[in-house]
Amino acid sequence: MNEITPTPAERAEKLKGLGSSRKRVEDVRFTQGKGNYVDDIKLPGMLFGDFVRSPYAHARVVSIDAEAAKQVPGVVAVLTAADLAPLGLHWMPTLAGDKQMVLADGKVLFQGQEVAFVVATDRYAAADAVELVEVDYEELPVVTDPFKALEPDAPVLREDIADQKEGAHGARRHHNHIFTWEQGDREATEKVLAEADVVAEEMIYYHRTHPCPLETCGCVASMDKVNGKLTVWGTFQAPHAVRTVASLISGIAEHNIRIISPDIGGGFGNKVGVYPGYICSIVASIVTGKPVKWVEDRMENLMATAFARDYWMQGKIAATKDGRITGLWCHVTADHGGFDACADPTKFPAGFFNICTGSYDIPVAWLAVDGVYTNKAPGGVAYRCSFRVTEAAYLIERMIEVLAIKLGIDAAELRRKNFIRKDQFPYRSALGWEYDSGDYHTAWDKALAAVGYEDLRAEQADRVESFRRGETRKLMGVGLTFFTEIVGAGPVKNCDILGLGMFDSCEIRIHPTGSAIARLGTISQGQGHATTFAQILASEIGIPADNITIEEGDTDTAPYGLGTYGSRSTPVAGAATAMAGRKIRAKAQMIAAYLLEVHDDDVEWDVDRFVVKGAPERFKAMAEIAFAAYNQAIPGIEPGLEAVSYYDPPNMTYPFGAYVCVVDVDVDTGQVDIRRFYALDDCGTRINPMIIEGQVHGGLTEALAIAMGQEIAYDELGNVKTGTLMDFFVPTAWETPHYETDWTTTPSPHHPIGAKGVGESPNVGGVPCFSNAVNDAFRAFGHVHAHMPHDHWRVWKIAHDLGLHG
Ligand code: PCD
Ligand SMILES: [Cu+]
Repeated sequence: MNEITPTPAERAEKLKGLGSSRKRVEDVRFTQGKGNYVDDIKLPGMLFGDFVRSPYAHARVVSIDAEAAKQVPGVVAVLTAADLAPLGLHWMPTLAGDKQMVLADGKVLFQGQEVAFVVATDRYAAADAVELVEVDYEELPVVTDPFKALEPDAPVLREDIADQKEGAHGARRHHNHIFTWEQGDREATEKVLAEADVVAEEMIYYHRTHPCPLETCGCVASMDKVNGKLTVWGTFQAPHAVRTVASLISGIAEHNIRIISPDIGGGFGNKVGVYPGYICSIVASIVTGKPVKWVEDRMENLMATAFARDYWMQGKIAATKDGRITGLWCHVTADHGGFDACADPTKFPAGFFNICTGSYDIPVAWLAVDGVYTNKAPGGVAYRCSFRVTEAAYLIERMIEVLAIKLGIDAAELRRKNFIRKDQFPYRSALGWEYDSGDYHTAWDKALAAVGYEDLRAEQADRVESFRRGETRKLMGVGLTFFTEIVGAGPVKNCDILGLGMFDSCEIRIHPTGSAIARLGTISQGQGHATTFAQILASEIGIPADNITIEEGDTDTAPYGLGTYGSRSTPVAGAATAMAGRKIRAKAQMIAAYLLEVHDDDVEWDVDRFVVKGAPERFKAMAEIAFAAYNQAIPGIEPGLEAVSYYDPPNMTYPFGAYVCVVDVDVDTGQVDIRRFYALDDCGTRINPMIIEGQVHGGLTEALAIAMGQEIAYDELGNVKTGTLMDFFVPTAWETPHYETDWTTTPSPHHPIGAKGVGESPNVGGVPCFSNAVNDAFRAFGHVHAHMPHDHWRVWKIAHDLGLHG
């Protein structure tokens, strides 16, 4: 038989499908300054909104006088809670089942809280008027410490619910208590702890930080009173959910609301929540009949929109003398700020924190999380980790190190000894998850071999000796981390947001000439969906990725979906894309069989065509099939070639990774030099290796930021001490080390193409890895654990407290 040319491999290559490091199609517009962000949207007659914000963290609002502000030329309106109250919009529901003030209703609960909204013909007039709004505050005692917030005589923060005994997640036992979330078997775990050979215990604090995307949050609301249509362009990570929520709280019918997320300059979880700025802009547009733009500045973004972390985690881990882990106990005090506005699936008030048994086969565990109100900003977003997973990974990966010290066992060996084995998957964890697939031992051995682990330890020991001899002032730390992520929320049966099941969707239209458009319920904020989702389709339907447009973010055109966060796009919308592609292929098969005059079952798929079985020279390529779909009357088959899939994943996906970081720490200055960072990620089937590498670089850099200095810090009066980029650490190329990336591939057994998410992994694994490295540098001197962020001062302090400064 003659060789068919081009060969299947050559044809596959042309498609730029799965596994191709296809260049990002969106970069053509971004690198030429042709992106279209919220602030690029300029409508005729557009007004601008700006907030009066509270300088106090806790105060009564006695009166607001806006007369002088209204006199500023260009000022159109000044909204206060009193104006919103008749509409029932002075408070709004939060994603966590709580409610939050849109504008201060009698009091303020955190510094930077929205008090009044000034609307003017330009930003400058609005800002000038903001200065002239006179608010009379009466200061109240401030609580920024969640432990103090729970003391019996602590000030009542939420007077609106002070007497409410039931919260959204069960009983409340104190006026500042929000919920207690308990998982696992307390009795059995405490029994194991009581009888264990060894128990390691530590309080691990994961400090408050903030996603701080390059572009802050903003929107343009435009009410067209003639058609009754409201259009809102905004930096939304979940445009459809925003539309539904907007409809429910405004009473405008959902078909009359159009939400558009244009290009987004980074989200990182910051743009999942619903903020007062959106509500105020919508109300202002309805009131004035003009479009209203609101874009927050950097300080507003850092002070008032969703923070991340702020978890005090008390851990106890039990083991046998030879290092077999027998149980994990954990209690978390979670500081949620003034309102519980955490972005988590409804049934998970602490997100997926119960993944805290990590990559280890721990027979029994118990976890309780107490949510607490304080005078800090509300929020509690993922920030590059699927719902509190980075906190969980940080806890277990620090506890493993603490246990290794206590047992006197090498931490790499301790991990290896306790990993869930390959043959145990699907693995049911003690706290209730079913891990889909993994091969931890292989990944770990590959990572340790790649960095020359034994040699690193030998070098470290030598360094300690030279330090003791006074020959050097630098110590060396080796940070290890093995993490398991949980991404892809995710089964509708247990994951929803405000009652909306967390499925996702893809709709495909193949055009007559064999090119296509696919629309998804997700929205890229920089991840490169336009590039990668076209690759999934290219492999499924044999149309080159370059001939497929991917569109997201316009609720008038995209199918309903729950959006992009929690690394769910690939696991959920990516699966929907593959499934919709398969529907296209099924119809294409019938068309091909008709054209080839054989039975449907007598043709088979071959890269970009259907061929007659056993006669590959007889085929119909996808382009030809597409044309036939629009030009021939095929008996029993409708014209056209379109498909839609709404995908409810059967389980989440569990990406994992092995990271190693080597640091040199200057004992006298606290300066930490990152000598080496090796990251092995396993995200199952890899769609675009180049994009994955970019995701890993970005996530590791955010991890570096968090571990080494980035923090939202408050003083005792509740003043935000890190409200500008002078104080809030965002690494530049200068601080960012070189990263070595690597991978193994363990496909997800339930995902149609075997892919797992990857965007968040580097943050989840990176933070404990940097932190472990810093802590490890001082291990030889009896040091066990120091809180992040490991900025120079805090590192210097570790050395100082150990007496290393002589
Ligand atoms: N296997 C695989 C996987 C994946 N991939 C790719 O990669 C990416 C990613 O993915 P994922 O993982 O699925 O994710 P998504 O969903 O898409 O996204 C999300 C994420 O993403 C990350 N990344 C990024 N990047 C950028 N540029 N920007 C941004 O913003 C961002 N963000 C961040 C975050 S934070 Mo959250 O929201 O916190 O929850 S979550 C998150 C895309 O493109 C995809 O396709 C591939 O290729 N392969
Ligand atoms: Cu998270």
